[in-house]
Amino acid sequence: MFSFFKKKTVTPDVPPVAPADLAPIPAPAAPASNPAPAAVADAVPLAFDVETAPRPESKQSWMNRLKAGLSKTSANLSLLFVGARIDDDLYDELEAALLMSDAGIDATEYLLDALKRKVKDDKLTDAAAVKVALKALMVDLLRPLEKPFVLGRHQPTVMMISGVNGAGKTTTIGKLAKHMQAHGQSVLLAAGDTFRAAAREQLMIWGQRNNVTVVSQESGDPAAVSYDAVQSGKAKGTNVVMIDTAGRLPTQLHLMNELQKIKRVIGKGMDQAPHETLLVIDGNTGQNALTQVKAFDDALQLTGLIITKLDGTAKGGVLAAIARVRPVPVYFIGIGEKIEDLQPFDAEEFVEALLG
Ligand SMILES: Nc1nc2c(ncn2[C@@H]2O[C@H](COP(=O)(O)OP(=O)(O)OP(=O)(O)O)[C@@H](O)[C@H]2O)c(=O)[nH]1
Repeated sequence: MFSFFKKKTVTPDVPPVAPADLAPIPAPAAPASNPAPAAVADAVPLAFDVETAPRPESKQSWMNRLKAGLSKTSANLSLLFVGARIDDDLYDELEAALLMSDAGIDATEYLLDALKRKVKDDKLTDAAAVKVALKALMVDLLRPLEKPFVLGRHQPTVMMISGVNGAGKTTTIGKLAKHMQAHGQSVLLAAGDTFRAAAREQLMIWGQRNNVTVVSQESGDPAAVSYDAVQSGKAKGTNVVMIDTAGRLPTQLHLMNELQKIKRVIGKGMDQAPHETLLVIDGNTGQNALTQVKAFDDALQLTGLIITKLDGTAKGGVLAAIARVRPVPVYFIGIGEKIEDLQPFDAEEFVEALLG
């Protein structure tokens, strides 16, 4: 199987890979977009487990950039503990900082109560120790959101990508496609945004440049485009079919119904598909992101989230709100426009960047 994630969470079902295979991903010399089509029967063994986390740089470098990306969110939180006394003022300030980071009332109260208990039980008197305790509580809260993103269980793996306008769907699809290609996975994209000609064209041009087949229709039904893409992916033995959809607000009920239809029709094209039903959310939207997660999850039964634009936002605490209220796994977080700015979500790294 092909997993984008950490060795610790992946159960290898093939022999371990050589360290060289775990090296940072080099840009592929020739894009591996269209390797010879594999017969479906051959597809399962092609699966491989390898730490393919898209890390074209050292872990330290990623941590530095994650810290920089999350600096607006962390600014209020991490300074609280410097030389602080453990008293009600500290708890009040922590409460305000968590709320300002858009962690929401539920997660904020949960963290404060748990922290106060821990301070009392362990008789903590030192601010640094309290900060360490808070970090541990946050990691515990966020850890259920971690989930390895695995390919290779299906041929093709069909992914449906939804979200509000401008959340970063198309950009994220491009980044993911490149990571997958770099690992020899063939990718086919469906331009399911049939509303905006520009969006379709953007994807077509991107596909041409990157040797990725894009299934598109001049006009018409996004469900039909999605169905065609699945059929085409099956016929060509493509490893991954990614279906882009037009941006929409959860309050636009007819458009949410349309998404449900697209999902049903994809299922008619291939049993059990889509295998991944993803929501891309803009980290800048804070508590509104939670509303989006609930609405899209209710409509589509999401399998995962991708949270973009955590760089430059003070609202990164929204992950805590999601963990408390609607813990849909977070496959990736985005902290910029470059391909390496999209990385697997790791609760420990995230908390370290916030409070480290
Ligand atoms: N700073 C930053 N910008 C991002 C990130 N991810 C995406 N963007 C930018 O966000 C903008 C919108 O991205 P798109 O991929 O076009 O969003 P979309 O959801 O496909 O938009 P619609 O097709 O209008 O629904 C682009 O300018 C991207 O470069 C990120 O992690 N950080």
